[in-house]
Formats: sequence, structure tokens, C-alpha cells
Amino acid sequence: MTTARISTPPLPPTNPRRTNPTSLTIVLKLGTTSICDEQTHLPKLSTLSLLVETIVHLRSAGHKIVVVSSGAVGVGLRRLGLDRRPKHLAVKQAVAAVGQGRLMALYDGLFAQFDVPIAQVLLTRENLAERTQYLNACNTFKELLLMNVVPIVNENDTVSNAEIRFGDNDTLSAITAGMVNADYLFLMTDVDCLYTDNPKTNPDARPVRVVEDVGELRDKVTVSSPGSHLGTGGMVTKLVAADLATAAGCTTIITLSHPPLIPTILAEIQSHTPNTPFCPTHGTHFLPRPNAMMDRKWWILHGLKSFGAIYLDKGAVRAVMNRHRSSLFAAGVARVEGTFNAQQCVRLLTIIHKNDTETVIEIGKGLVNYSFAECLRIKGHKSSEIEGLLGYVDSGCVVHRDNLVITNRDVDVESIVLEGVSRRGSEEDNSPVASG
Ligand SMILES: N[C@@H](CCC(=O)OP(=O)(O)O)C(=O)O
Repeated sequence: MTTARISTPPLPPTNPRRTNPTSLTIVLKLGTTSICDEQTHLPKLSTLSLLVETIVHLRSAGHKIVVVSSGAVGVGLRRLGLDRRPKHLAVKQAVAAVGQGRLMALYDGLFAQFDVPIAQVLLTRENLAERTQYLNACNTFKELLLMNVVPIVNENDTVSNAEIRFGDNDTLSAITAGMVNADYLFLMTDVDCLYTDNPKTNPDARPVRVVEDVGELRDKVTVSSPGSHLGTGGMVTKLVAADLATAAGCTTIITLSHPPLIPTILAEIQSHTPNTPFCPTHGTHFLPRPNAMMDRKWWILHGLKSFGAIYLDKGAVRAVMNRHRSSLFAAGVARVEGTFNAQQCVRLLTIIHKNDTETVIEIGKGLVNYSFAECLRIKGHKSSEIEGLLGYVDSGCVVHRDNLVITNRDVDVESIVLEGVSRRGSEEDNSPVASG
């Protein structure tokens, strides 16, 4: 069988956010089907034992390991004698609460054989959307790794709100990889790699070995896997995870849940000759993006859910995309949508005229200093007018440049049709000089 290449790059560049090149930080993600039997929900002890032995081996080679483990619901189902994953969120949360303790007991029992301490880290999307909590979680990981502890991460199912749950642990593992500045994220699953189509139904499906840009995959592979009966993720969520993690500079590998493959894959990467095509024999390797995003911007883009939108006029788009990177001022806000509070994430949009139609396009995302109601009142006005309009001033700008991430640099600024509600002072306020 031939393999498909989405690109022919040289060996993946090392993660620019890495601090210690001799010790790799590796995140291993195991889904529910790797941990529990789909029918009986009995724990897969052989896989778990191999995982623990592999981690012990990797640690002795100097690497730091974080495990993202699903399985709380699966283990809980077995404990409660239930035969299928409940549909109702509260029931699922209760089952996860029963299973999580037993899952950790299982891990602790196995790691204790090797005198390796472990820690339970339960996270929610809501926690990570709050900058202080996000940084606290990053610091906790840092200390645990310094103490030579293996953190075992899962979603805090009991408190996760239905609307903003991670839901699948693929996304959680990518966010975790970003938080610990991981070099590698292994998404371990029940298939050996990504295929161009479903190999069970299409005999012509070929394995994809190296992916340089996850976006390129859309036209080249057909991914329909919705995941197993027991877990919630599938190949689609793995691609989303690969996109997030590679944006943070982390090489992401989809591979079979057979832990001894991990050192084999790492050895293959390390023995590769620089500047020659990289043709791995196991898994699908997603290469880190060359311009890995720095922590704060990555957090704004991927850690946060957007709650509304702010439309920028032409002058504001020009200013925020300018090489001096201006902040967004009220004068450049043409329209606001949705309901958002101050310090929440909003999408930054504009409207262009193209092929006789007006199209809304995204420019980026940002953390907003004023709520939706406040933005409605100050839009189109100079910063010096904010106090008169609101009775107070929280900030001179609507989105500070440090909290603003441009996601689309291919905007033809001249085609923007929004000129703003009021042009008073827009250029003045948005000028690079007033960019603080
Ligand atoms: N937090 C849940 C995991 C959610 C889930 O199903 O994840 P996955 O098996 O990775 O699709 C649990 O521990 O059961």
C-alpha cells in the first residue's frame, strides 16, 4: 500500500517555545475506547500497564510526560452496572463523578509499582477562559513537572456547562499541550493513522503520513468518523486538536493506542537526516507551524469562546493591520453584535464589497474592554468623548493591541464598505501614534 503525503517537508522544526532541548515535554492523550472495553466497559489493563511502563521508560530518558485521559464515564458505567452512555447531561456528569475516582485509583495503583507520583488535574473550558485561572493551571503544571509528577488530566465533568464543554478530550489535550509548551502531542486512538478515506469501506484509502498544514487536508481527505459509542471524539476532533496544537508549535501525532509505539516514533524522528524528506512508518505527523503563536495570543484565539462581534470600519482595519499594530478605538467601531461583557472575547469583523455583493469577513479576535451596551454608546466616538458618554472611562481603547489577534491578513482594505457611524477623529485615534 502506498502512503499519501500532504507535503514533503524536511524534519519538523523544533518547537520555538521550548526551553530545554535535551528534555522533551510530551502529552499523551488516550480516549475512552483505549481505556475501557466498548461492550463490557471493563478497563483495558494491558493497554494501561503498557502505558505506565512506556511513561516510566520515557521519564528515565529525561522526558516530561502529561497524560490526558478520558474514561471517567466508561469506568463509572461499569461501577454502576449501567450498560450504555447516558444521554442526559446531569446523569453523564454523575456517572463521570463515580468513575473519575476509580480511574485515578487505577492509574495510581499502576504508577505506584514504579514509585512514580501522579496528580489529578481537572479542567473546564470556563476555567481556561479566565486569564488568571489559565495562568494558575499553567503554573500548577510547571510545578508538577518540576516535582517529577505525572499529571493526569480530564475535563471536570461535574461542573462543565453544556454549552461550553470541551466535550471531547482531543481539544482538551491540545489546549493542555499549549499550556505546558509541549514538543509532542500523541493522540492515541483505535486506528493507526489518518487515511484519505474510510479504510473499512474504501479499499483505495491510503494512510496520510505527514501533514504540514491542517487546512490543506480539507480537500484531500474525507473524514466522517463520528467516534465510538462510548467516547465523544472522532477523527474530526483530532484534526481540530492537531490544528490547535501545531499553532502552538507542538508536533502532533495520531497513532494507535499501543504505547510502545511512542518511543519507536520518537526514535524515528530523531534518526531522521536533516533536509531530507521525512517518511515516518507509523502514525500521521502534523508538523508544528513555523510561526508558532506566543502564549497570550494563542490563548485568546484558542482558549476563549467568542461572545459577540465588533465590526471595524476601513480606517480601523488599516490601523490594526498596520505594522505598528494599533489598538482598536471606539472611533473605528462601526457596529456591534451579540451580548458580551467587558473582558470577554469578541470576533472582529468587517464588510467588503466583492463581485457585486457585500460579504462579512473576519479580521481577528480580541478581548474587549467595554460591554456590548457600552460599545453601542461609544461606537464612532473619539476616546476623549467616552467619559461624557458613559460617565467613566475604563480604558482609552475598545481592544488593546496586546489583546488583539489578527487571523486574516489577506484583506483588501480598499474593498471595505464600512466607513463608520461617525468619522470624527477615527484616523486620529487609530493612528500609530495613539496606539497604546
Ligand atoms: N471526560 C470524559 C471524556 C469525554 C470523551 O468521551 O472523550 P473521548 O473518549 O476522548 O472522545 C470521560 O472521562 O469520560
